[in-house]
Amino acid sequence: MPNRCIKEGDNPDLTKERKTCTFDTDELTANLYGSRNNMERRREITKKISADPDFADPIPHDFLSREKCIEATAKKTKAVVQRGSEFCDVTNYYEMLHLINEAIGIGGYPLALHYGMFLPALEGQAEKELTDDIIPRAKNLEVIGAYAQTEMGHGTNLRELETTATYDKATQEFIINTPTRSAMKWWPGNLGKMSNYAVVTCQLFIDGRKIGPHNFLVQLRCEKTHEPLPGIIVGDIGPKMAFDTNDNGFLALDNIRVPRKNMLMKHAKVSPDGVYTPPMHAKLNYGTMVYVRAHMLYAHGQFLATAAIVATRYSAVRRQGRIEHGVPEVQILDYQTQQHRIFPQIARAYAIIFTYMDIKDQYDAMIKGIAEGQTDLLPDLHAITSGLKSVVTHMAGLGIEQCRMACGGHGYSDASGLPKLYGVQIGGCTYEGENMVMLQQTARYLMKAVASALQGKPLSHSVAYFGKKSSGKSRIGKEGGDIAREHEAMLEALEHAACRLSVEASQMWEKRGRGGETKERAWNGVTVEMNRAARVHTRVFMARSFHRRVTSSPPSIRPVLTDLLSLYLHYECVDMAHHLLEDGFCSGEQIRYLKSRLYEDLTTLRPNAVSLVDSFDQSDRELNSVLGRRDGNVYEALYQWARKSELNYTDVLPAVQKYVMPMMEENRSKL
Ligand SMILES: CCCCCCCC/C=C\CCCCCCC/C=C/C(=O)SCCNC(=O)CCNC(=O)[C@H](O)C(C)(C)COP(=O)(O)OP(=O)(O)OC[C@H]1O[C@@H](n2cnc3c(N)ncnc32)[C@H](O)[C@@H]1OP(=O)(O)O
Ligand SMILES: Cc1cc2nc3c(=O)[nH]c(=O)nc-3n(C[C@H](O)[C@H](O)[C@H](O)COP(=O)(O)OP(=O)(O)OC[C@H]3O[C@@H](n4cnc5c(N)ncnc54)[C@H](O)[C@@H]3O)c2cc1C
Repeated sequence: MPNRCIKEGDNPDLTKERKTCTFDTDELTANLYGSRNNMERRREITKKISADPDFADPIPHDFLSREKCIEATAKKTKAVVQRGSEFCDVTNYYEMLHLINEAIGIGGYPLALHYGMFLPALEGQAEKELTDDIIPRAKNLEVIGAYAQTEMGHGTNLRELETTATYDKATQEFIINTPTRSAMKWWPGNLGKMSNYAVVTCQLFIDGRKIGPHNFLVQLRCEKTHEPLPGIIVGDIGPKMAFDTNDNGFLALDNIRVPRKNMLMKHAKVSPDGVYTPPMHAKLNYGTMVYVRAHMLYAHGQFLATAAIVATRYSAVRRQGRIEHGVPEVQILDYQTQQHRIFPQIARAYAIIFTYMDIKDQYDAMIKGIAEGQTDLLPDLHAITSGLKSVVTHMAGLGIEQCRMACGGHGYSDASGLPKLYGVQIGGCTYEGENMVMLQQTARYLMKAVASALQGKPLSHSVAYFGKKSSGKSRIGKEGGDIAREHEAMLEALEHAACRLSVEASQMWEKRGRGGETKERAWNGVTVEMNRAARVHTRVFMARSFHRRVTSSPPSIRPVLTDLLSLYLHYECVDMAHHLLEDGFCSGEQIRYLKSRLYEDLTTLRPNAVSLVDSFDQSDRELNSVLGRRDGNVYEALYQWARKSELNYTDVLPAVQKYVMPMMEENRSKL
């Protein structure tokens, strides 16, 4: 069966791996990206960008200062903007995303938040009077914007943000002010140096009454000189763990006046005479965050895929140690521990991307509903995207770190691309709402679902399984080798665990309430259990999505995807075995069975491991990893990469000449 990546001159071990492929890698790639045409388009973009001198990096960014990296990224951004249509359909979200990844990379660029949040906020929340003026100019990039919500003192708890927007009826303006040091906006991406406007989240005050957080469009810099306007202090917050090429910024506003129409008023409104009309759903103002949380799944699935590609290809190329005496050194991918470290990450990357596809469909349906005046899909989507954002970012972070360690010493080098990848990806656990906080949003929803299920009320999409009758005892290991029934038995077991954990958390909460605690204090006493239930529920949702995609996949790729799904489900069940055992739903014998099946899965997947990661179809530019390169010619590339280090420009470093040599000389003369 064809693996389409084979080329002459490649590392022979990688070629050998590709020859054992049992499926058509292009079929799987096309399935992952929605169609054969989408796959071809991605490849065309990659090809054109790779040959274009505007996007060449003579010195890898690993060896440049932050300022130089920002300059190089800004230059490439300009080229993408001016020449984007030479490479792709600039109105196609996925083509643009791919172009940006190929041309610029993942560490941030001047327009990341402009496209990622500023425009979506205006499009989703502003009304016509404002959008007619600002959106054409923002699309034309006369206006570049950030999404400035988080403050130095508050990010998670939006209700306590301190920046104020006070309505002045006399002039029909809002006065926007930063009253304290901790009220300074702090963290927003591209706020520091690149943006001349921002959507700023402020507490709305009318007639002395605090109404709550609302968004306002504020001009920060002169459109001609780019200097900050009077009353505005803005700058970069300094170096951080990663996202080196993003100017996360600070902002203080000194009683800045903006016209009434600058409030984003598609949902909540303030009339000229100061009458406030609330939105049709209280949290529609938070819509941009739901949008980003949903779309983060795709990015984080791809981040984990990158790490899995690097670790798998490198493990096929590297030979070290022997499994039996008297035979040559083995590829490290033959070690069971290596497979156990890496293969679940491959499966999880597929699972995340497939889950994203389901969520995207739900998100589109929700937006259609809102346009027709219905918000009934929002609570379910908010609850599940809050859980998914948290589980996926955490899962991807752990997975990338496993892949990095699986590459041994070279994984610790920036040459592997993995330290930077981890730094960028792990930020997702924090931004768009810290994970522990967002899981509680999911848990709140589960508590309502428990109550509805007990009362026999209808249950919405993500919690529909709460209404199923549990069989009391798991069918795991009792399906006589029927793979479809075995998968169903594992899904049922996970659903049982999520439901039980939710019911138990609800009972614990209630008990504390009966013991005299307020509902809120009682909640804080059970949040660890609440979040546990939310995580298991979210993992059930992912497992169901993966299962649905596999069972509806084309026959040509279904066998390999079924193997991958088996590994995924066995791994998830073993990882959550304590939840399955706790109430006796599963026995110890059943867990031992799951483990033995998992080890069989590792062996089954071994011949297809490289082909499964090849099917993610990430180019060498996207991987940005000496270890993960398609041709597997790792060692020579590693040496050439190291040669580019600034420390190697001279044989004797000035620092050595200035301090170390005189010290050696002094010591020598003492003898
Ligand atoms: C062509 C162009 C191509 C290029 C395209 C590129 C595009 C890429 C796309 C995406 C990637 C973009 C990359 C961007 C990188 C991101 C950078 C980071 C940005 C940020 O971090 S922005 C700041 C984010 N901040 C947060 O997330 C804050 C978190 N906090 C909150 O959300 C809230 O404070 C809260 C939800 C935790 C609590 O809110 P609140 O106190 O008001 O409410 P509660 O009392 O808890 O709940 C009451 C009630 O409301 C429900 N609820 C809450 N939120 C929502 C919601 N969003 N939607 C619906 N319902 C909501 C909650 O469940 C409660 O319901 P019940 O009363 O229980 O029924
Ligand atoms: C790379 C990056 C990019 C960002 N980009 C933007 C941007 O473009 N725009 C923007 O506005 N912001 C941005 N942010 C800010 C980001 O949204 C916030 O940092 C995030 O929402 C977390 O809020 P916080 O910093 O207030 O954390 P905190 O809430 O202070 O969290 C600290 C700890 O307190 C815990 N905690 C807080 N509240 C609770 C609770 N109720 N229950 C239990 N535990 C709790 C948390 O779990 C965490 O362990 C960015 C941040 C990063 C790292």
